[in-house]
Amino acid sequence: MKIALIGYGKMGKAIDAIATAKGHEVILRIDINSKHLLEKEHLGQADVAIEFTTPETAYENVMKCFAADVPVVSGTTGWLDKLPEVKAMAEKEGKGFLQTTNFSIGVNIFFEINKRLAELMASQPQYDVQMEEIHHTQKKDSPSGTAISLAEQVLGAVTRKHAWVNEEATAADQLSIISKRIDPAPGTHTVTYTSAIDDISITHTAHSREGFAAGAVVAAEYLKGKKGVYTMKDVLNL
Ligand SMILES: NC(=O)C1=CN([C@@H]2O[C@H](COP(=O)(O)OP(=O)(O)OC[C@H]3O[C@@H](n4cnc5c(N)ncnc54)[C@H](OP(=O)(O)O)[C@@H]3O)[C@@H](O)[C@H]2O)C=CC1
Ligand SMILES: O=C(O)C1=N[C@H](C(=O)O)C[C@H](O)C1
Repeated sequence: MKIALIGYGKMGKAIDAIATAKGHEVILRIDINSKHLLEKEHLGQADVAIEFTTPETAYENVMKCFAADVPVVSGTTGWLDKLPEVKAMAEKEGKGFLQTTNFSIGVNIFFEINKRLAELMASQPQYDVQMEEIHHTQKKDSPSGTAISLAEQVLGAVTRKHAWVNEEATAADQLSIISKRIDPAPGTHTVTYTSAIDDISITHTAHSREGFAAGAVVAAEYLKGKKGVYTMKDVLNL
């Protein structure tokens, strides 16, 4: 499979190593200085693009992939506001698009556990719930995309919470997400339910970026030749 890497930072490099080891050909490594490669003439040679850049640039890069008719695996976080528009366009115009805030298999299993725990806690008002995420100090967005995905699952089931806040909660209906930036943390997420009687915590701790990168390559293998919008649930059959 011919892969175009858009963004060649920590994730781009980790994906390059895994894709190459699996026998894929990385034909483009596009960073901020080689944006001219985002035109159809170059990008159009790839079977699939994998985009890990910045919250400010992700939308434009995905649009370039759509224009070049190249399916795109999207990993950049912090641009959630534009996602509904992008997904609608992909469905309408038959472009391949697979986005998730976290490509690791472990976190995708963790999402399923979090959803089930939230469903069980929906009818247990004696439990309060809060979240914590820990990442390296170079991370640009806060809270992490994964934390927002986890929070949306909690809010979808635990209706006594109405919105997440990225600070200590000041009202009972707020779901607090505390963000900590500590090097070299690749990504740790904890959801904790507390009551006067006991606490229940679930934590996912990434030991490196390998899980994110390997998941992105598996997602790209899945997306090759496809049109429309997909998720990691499709890829992993969850
Ligand atoms: N979904 C998931 O599983 C995961 C998502 N992420 C997310 O992926 C994103 C990238 O993370 P990470 O690799 O650690 O970040 P880095 O800062 O290490 O890398 C981002 C790279 O994108 C480059 N870049 C910036 N603008 C453009 C542009 N317009 N076109 C092409 N390249 C550009 C930067 O170049 P320069 O350095 O020159 O500015 C940099 O090399 C973040 O949003 C992060 O949250 C991270 C891990 C897992
Ligand atoms: O920026 C990172 O590093 C990570 N970003 C993603 C996020 O925002 O959830 C995924 C992972 O936690 C690493």
